[in-house]
Amino acid sequence: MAHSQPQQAPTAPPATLFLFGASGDLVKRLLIPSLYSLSRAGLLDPSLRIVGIDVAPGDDDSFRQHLEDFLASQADDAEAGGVDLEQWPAFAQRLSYVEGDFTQASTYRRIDEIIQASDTGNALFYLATAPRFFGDIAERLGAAGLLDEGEARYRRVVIEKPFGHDLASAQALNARLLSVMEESQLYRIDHFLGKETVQNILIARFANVLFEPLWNNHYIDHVQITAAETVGVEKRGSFYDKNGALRDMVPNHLFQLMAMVAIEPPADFNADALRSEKSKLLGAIRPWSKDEARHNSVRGQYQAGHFRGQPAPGYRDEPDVDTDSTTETYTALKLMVDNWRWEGVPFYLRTGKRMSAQDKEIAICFKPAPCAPFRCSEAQRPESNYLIIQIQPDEGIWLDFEAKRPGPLMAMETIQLGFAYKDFFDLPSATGYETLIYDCLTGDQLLFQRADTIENGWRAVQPFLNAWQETPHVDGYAVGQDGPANADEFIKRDGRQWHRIGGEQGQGPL
Ligand SMILES: NC(=O)C1=CN([C@@H]2O[C@H](COP(=O)(O)OP(=O)(O)OC[C@H]3O[C@@H](n4cnc5c(N)ncnc54)[C@H](OP(=O)(O)O)[C@@H]3O)[C@@H](O)[C@H]2O)C=CC1
Ligand SMILES: O=C1O[C@H](COP(=O)(O)O)[C@@H](O)[C@H](O)[C@H]1O
Repeated sequence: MAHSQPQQAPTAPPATLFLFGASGDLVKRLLIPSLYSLSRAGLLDPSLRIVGIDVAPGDDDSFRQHLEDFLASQADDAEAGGVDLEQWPAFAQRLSYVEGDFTQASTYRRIDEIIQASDTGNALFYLATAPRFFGDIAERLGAAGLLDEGEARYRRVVIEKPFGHDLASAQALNARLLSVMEESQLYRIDHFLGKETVQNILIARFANVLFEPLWNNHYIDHVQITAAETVGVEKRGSFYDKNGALRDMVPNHLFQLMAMVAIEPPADFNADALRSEKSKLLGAIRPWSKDEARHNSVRGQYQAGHFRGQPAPGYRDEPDVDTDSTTETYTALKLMVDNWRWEGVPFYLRTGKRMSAQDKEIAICFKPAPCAPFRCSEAQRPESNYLIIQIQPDEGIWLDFEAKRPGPLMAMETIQLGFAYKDFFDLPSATGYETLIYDCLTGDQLLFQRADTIENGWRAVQPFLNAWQETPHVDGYAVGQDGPANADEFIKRDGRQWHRIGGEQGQGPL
């Protein structure tokens, strides 16, 4: 089958990229590998400079060495990205280091000097720092005049997640940031939006005429959005224990998936048009009362058990986690969207750590076909068609489809029609950060969150936070199980069931 070759993206314009928090985990594990990959692909201007800023003692050489050592340790690990270091020496010339405190004026004077000495006035400030610094750093950049844009120069700020920990804190952070810069200068990262398979939802929905006529409450019974992980909290116990699965995954990643799947067609694929549709969608999520939120949610926490034959600790045994913690590591929610398209169609969202398999998917469950032509018994009733948008792994799109089983009887069987990425494209083993950093450098905000989207997301989540604060009950599930037992009861009471986790797609009859 013929496929068009990808168009070559243009090289991003020259700039100085300042990485605040340069000695941290995000920079070494995700940002530098992505920048290295962009550089190798010829997507960074040769004069682009990357300046790390951190309190950790160091200089240009030690910074370069620390990053090289880390990448070398990953070099043979295909799962970790398996990096080829051949072009590292050239890339390393882009890197320099400023030992400085984010809370000291001297750091900002140094930044100013670096920009003044550079060939370009363009500067991108990437705040890879603990969230408590976001407002402070932005204000200090503003006060030092470093956010003043000009005809021929941009000044942009990238903010990592988490963006607030509830509605009030997200509103306060937006207000602080927008007091020193314009929305057009602000890039709020959600790395799920950098994933090819997430962006593909827009193409699948809006570049194919066959889905749109069915994409509404006349034909869709309900939607399930799942992000199941096999990993636990790893080294992030201290962060995670204060946040939990809901804050960590729902108002950001899962709501972005929900928005991609449920928005109205935007008038244009520009940032404003798309982000307005997303904001409208998230703003239409029905605000539950506290009692409704309690009724429409499940909270679980993993307990010691076995994972693939090996003993595995429970959440409360993890480092930096309170031994009496009631933080959820699993949550399932039911949401309703109050607009014409989705009236009466529940959206079930679930996410959890230490589950049976890694599986990020959106399952659109269509209403069953009428039974009449088949004069069918319950046993012969056509199954509901599921459309599965598989984000990771087995990336692709599958449709469960009823087919006649050969033979004298009018018997049917569910088979799958499918598109597997691997059959058509080389899907880069990218984290999402490559695309997003490139977009920051080229000034494309399409895949970044806007203030109103963020606040509408928190507004929908706030009733669950309020309800759970009042009743901080959490149900246990053993490591390797797909949530607590009442997660199944939760969806069964609506006459529905969860789509299987970890089922391989495109493997013939189900
Ligand atoms: N790590 C990850 O996988 C992901 C992280 N994120 C987000 O990215 C951000 C960064 O995360 P991560 O890299 O893990 O965090 P780290 O804590 O590993 O990195 C932050 C760095 O900033 C340094 N620092 C702290 N205070 C100051 C200061 N006053 N002046 C200068 N430097 C300072 C820290 O030094 P010290 O260690 O001495 O405090 C540390 O080196 C967070 O917002 C996180 O939520 C988002 C997605 C994934
Ligand atoms: O932001 C986060 O995302 C990861 C999951 O991202 P993925 O790209 O590995 O799918 C999650 O494990 C982490 O807890 C959360 O903070």
